[in-house]
Amino acid sequence: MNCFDKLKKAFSNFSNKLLGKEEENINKNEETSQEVHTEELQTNKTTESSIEEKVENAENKEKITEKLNIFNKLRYKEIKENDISDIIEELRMELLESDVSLEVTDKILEDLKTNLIGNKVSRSEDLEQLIKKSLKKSLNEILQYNKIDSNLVDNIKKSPKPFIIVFFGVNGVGKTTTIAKFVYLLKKNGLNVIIAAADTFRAAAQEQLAVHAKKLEVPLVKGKYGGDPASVAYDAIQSAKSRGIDVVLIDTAGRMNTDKDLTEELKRIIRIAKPNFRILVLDSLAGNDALEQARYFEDAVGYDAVILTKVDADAKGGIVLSLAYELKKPVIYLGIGQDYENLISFDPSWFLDRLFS
Ligand SMILES: Nc1nc2c(ncn2[C@@H]2O[C@H](COP(=O)(O)OP(=O)(O)OP(=O)(O)O)[C@@H](O)[C@H]2O)c(=O)[nH]1
Repeated sequence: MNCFDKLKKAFSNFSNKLLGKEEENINKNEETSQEVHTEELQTNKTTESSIEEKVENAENKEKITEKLNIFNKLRYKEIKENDISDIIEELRMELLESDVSLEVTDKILEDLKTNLIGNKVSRSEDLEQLIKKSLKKSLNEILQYNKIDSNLVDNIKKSPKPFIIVFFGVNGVGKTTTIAKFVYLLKKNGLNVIIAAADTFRAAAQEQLAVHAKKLEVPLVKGKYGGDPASVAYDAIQSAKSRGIDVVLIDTAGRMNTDKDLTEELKRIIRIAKPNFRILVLDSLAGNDALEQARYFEDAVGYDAVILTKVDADAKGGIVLSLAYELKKPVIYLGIGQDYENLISFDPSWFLDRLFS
C-alpha cells in the first residue's frame, strides 16, 4: 500500500542531503555522461552547442556537489545555523507539500535546529542517528494525543448498552462506507449492532445503507426522504434498548462548513441521541481542507476522534500530525480500501516505523 510516502521521503531527503548521500548518485550519473561524451567524440558528432551544454552541466554539478558536501564541511566542527539553513528550508517546503500544517512544520524544524546546532560529529552514522532521533522525538511529542489508553472496541465492550456513536463529516468523505466497515469490525468482535440512517437529505444514502445492512445482516432504521433525522436516531436507540442491541451507529448527511442549517440539524441530532462517542470522518486526500473541516466541526459540535479514509490512495500523511498537534485529536482508524475489512486501527508506533524504516 502506498501511503505516507511523501512524508517519509521528505525526512529521508533531509538526511541524505545533509550526509551527502545523493552525491554518490550524481557521481554515477556523471560517469555515465562521461561515457556518452567519449562515444560522441569518437563518432565526431560533438557540436558547439553540446559543448556549451556540458560546460553548463559541469558548473551546475559543481554547485550541487558543493551543496551536497555539507557533511564533509561539518565534520569535526560545531554545526552552525548557517550550515544547515538551506536544507532546513528545503525540508520546510517538502513538509508543507505533504500536508503538514505551518505550526507543526515550525515545531519539527525548530526541534531539528535545537538538536543539531552546536553539536560536533565525526562520523556520518552519528549525524544520521542524531537527525533520526530528533525527528522521532518531535513526532512522538506531536502524536502523544494519539496514544489513547484503550481502543474503541474495548471501550464499547466495557460500557453500558447501548453504546451510541454518531458519524459526521463533509460530503463524500466516506462516512457510509466507514460505518459499514465498522459494523463488520464490531460483529467480528461479538457485538450486535443497529444502524440509524439519519441522512434523510440525500435520497440514495438510505438505499446505500440498506444494501450494506442486508449484506452484513444487521437491522437498519430508515427515515423518510426530507424527514427529521433526529427522530430516526431516536427510533434506532429505542429499538436497541428494547432488543438488547449493543451498539447504535448513526449515519448523518454530509455537510459543508457553509451549511448553517445542516450544522444546526447535526447539533439537534446530538442533543437528542446523546452519543457516547462522536467520530469525524475525514478524507486523507483533502489536504489542508481536511484540517479546516476538523477545525469547523470542533467549533460547531466537537468530537472525540477522527477516522481518516482513502489512505490507500497514496495519502500524504501530514494531516495526522496536524490533527494531533493543533486540535489534540487522535486518529483512531484508517480506511484503506472499499472492502469491509479495509479498516485498520491507527497506531502511532506503526506510523513512525513507516516513516523511518
Ligand atoms: N479507496 C478508498 N475509497 C473509499 C474509502 N472509503 C470510502 N471510499 C469511497 O469513497 C466514496 C464515497 O464514500 P461514501 O461512503 O458514499 O461517502 P459519504 O461520506 O457517506 O458520502 P455522502 O453521504 O454523500 O456525504 C465511495 O466511492 C467509497 O467507496 C477508502 O478507505 N478507500
